[in-house]
Amino acid sequence: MSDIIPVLDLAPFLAGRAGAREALGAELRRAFTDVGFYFVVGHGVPQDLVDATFEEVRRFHALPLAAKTALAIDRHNIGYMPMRGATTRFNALSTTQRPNANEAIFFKRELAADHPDVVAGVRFRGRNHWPDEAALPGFRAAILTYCDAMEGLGRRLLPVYAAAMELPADWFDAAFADAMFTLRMSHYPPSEPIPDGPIGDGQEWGLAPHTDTSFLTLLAQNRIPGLSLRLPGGEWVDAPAPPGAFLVNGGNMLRLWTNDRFLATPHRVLNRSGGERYAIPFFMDAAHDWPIEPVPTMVDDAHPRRHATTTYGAFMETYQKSNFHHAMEKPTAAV
Ligand SMILES: O=C(O)CCC(=O)C(=O)O
Ligand SMILES: [Fe+2]
Repeated sequence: MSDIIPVLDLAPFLAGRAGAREALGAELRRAFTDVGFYFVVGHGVPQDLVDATFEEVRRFHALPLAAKTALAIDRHNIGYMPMRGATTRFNALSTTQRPNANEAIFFKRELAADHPDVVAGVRFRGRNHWPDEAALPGFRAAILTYCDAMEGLGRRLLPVYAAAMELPADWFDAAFADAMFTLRMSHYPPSEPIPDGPIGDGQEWGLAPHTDTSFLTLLAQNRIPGLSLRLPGGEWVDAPAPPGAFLVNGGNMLRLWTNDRFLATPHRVLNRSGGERYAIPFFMDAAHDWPIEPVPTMVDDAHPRRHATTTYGAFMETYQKSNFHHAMEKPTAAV
C-alpha cells in the first residue's frame, strides 16, 4: 500500500484481541518517530459515508458566492473562509506570504443556543453556520453524521495513542470526553502559474507547507492527488491514497503532549490535476479548557520538559491571530 507510510490495522484491536492494543501502540510510536503520518485501515467507517461527504463538499462549494459569504467565518473559526482568506505564516517552513488558493467552510461540534459556553461567548465554542436547508437539502444531517463518525474513530484511536506513550488505556479518555474538533471542507481550484517567483514550483500553493495544530488529523482518502509531505530527511513525497484508508497525522498539540518526541510532519497541497479538488480533513483535540502538557512518560533526564501547560483555547487564540486574515490584529512574522 505504501513503502514509506506505515499502515495500522485497527480491526484486531476493535475485536478485542489480546495484545492488539500494545502491538498497535508500538507501530504508532514508530510511525510518529520515523514519518509523522500513518494510514489506518480496519477502522469501521463505511466508505459510503466518506463518498457522501465528498459529494456534500462539492455541492456546498457549487452554491452561489453570496450564499457562502452569508456564512462568513467568525471569531470561533466557524463558517466560510473565502478563496485566499488565509496565509500560512505560523511556522518557519513557510516560504510565502501569498494567500492559499483554497476556500473552505469550517464546522465544529454542534452546540445548542442555550449551551453555557455559547451563552458565555467562549471563544471556539460558537454555533455552526448552516446553509439554508432549501438550498442544500440534507447537507446539515450529512455533515453531522460525518462528524460523529470521525469523532468515534478518533476516540477509538485514543487507547492506541496511550499505548504508544506507555500509558494506561484510558489515559486520554477524560481529556477528550468533550473533545474540540473541526471539520474543514476545502475546495482547491486548479493551480495557477504565478508571474513573480518560484513559489510552489512556479504555481500558487493550494495550501502552503504547514504543520497542523491538532492532536489528531483524520484525512479521508482523496481521488484527486495534490497532497505531499516532507519526510524527516527533508524530501517531499506525494501522499499515496489507498482506497478505504484514512491518512492520519498529528500537529503542534501532539508535540506538546509528547514533549516534542512525536513528529508533526509538514505537508502542502498543489492541485495540478487540472480539475477541482476537494478535501475533508477532521482535526481533533482535547476539551477546550483541559490542561495540556507533556505526559509523564515522555519526560525524563534525557528529555527535559519543553512546554508549559496550556489549553486548546489559549493555544488557538495565538495561532488564529497569526494565520487567518479574519482573526488578525496585525500581520505577524513567522515563528
Ligand atoms: O487537502 C489535503 O489533502 C490536506 C489539507 C490539509 O493539510 C489541511 O487542511 O490542514
Ligand atoms: Fe494540514
